[in-house]
Amino acid sequence: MGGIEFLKGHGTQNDFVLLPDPDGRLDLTRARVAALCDRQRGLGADGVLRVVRPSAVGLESAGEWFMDYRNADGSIAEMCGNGVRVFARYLVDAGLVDGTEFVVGSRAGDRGVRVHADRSVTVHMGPARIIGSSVTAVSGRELSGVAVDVGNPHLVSFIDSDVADLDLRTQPAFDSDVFPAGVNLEFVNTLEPGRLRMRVHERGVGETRACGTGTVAVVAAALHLTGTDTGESTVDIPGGTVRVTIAPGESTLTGPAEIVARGELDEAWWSAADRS
Ligand SMILES: N[C@@H](CCC[C@H](N)C(=O)O)C(=O)O
Repeated sequence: MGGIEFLKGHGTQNDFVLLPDPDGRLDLTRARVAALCDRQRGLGADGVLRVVRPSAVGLESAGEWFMDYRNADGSIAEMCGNGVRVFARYLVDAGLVDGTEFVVGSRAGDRGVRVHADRSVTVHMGPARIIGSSVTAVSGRELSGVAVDVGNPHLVSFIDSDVADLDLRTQPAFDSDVFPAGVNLEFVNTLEPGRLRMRVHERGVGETRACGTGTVAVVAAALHLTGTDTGESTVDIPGGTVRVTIAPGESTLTGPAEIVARGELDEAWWSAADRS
């Protein structure tokens, strides 16, 4: 029997293992996802994107393909903004969709995507809803933040000192009464009007070099703090730069998406990974 097909890709260095599984045959357990994402004993990635038909896994979408996203620790998350760009890039490259504009299903709802000739991808990310405020603590400092729902939860803290100086090697504290299912934490410098710099500590992963939903959250929060709900901004993250637009009930994210490699997982490794 042959191995299990995989691809490796990234969007602004937020990296993923893609598992083409149209008929939902893979037993994608938490242990297997964590093993795949482990940078020593697996392929290494921030998350897994299973490419599956929604009907095969009993999920609703008007799209032909569903992005079944898992964090590196094996937990399921609703949405991944960098992942959906890489997912769309793969569907186009593999000839699994007609044209370059289509809908991708996610647990946060359907997302319209457009794959551009320069290989960047624009995603309609849905509403970025300001849901309140909360606090976090990092590098010995307590910081207040704006809570934003982009299908998944975010807390955005603007700081005056350079975000590069924060220690994000361990989980920053957050209020689990406000975020019972955990939260993605963004730390932001305003460089100039329309240009932000961000670092992120992702739920279920740790610090990553980019978070697409996080960049949408920070632009929505920045606009909210200046008393508006409409605008756009560039966001610099350690892994590159993306462009975000925000309007009432809608947001877009544009950035690069790359497929780096493809191959086959060893069947024996896959079986054993469920017991690791
Ligand atoms: N990297 C992603 C977000 C992935 C999910 C997140 N860690 C969560 O648990 O909500 C992105 O690009 O949006």
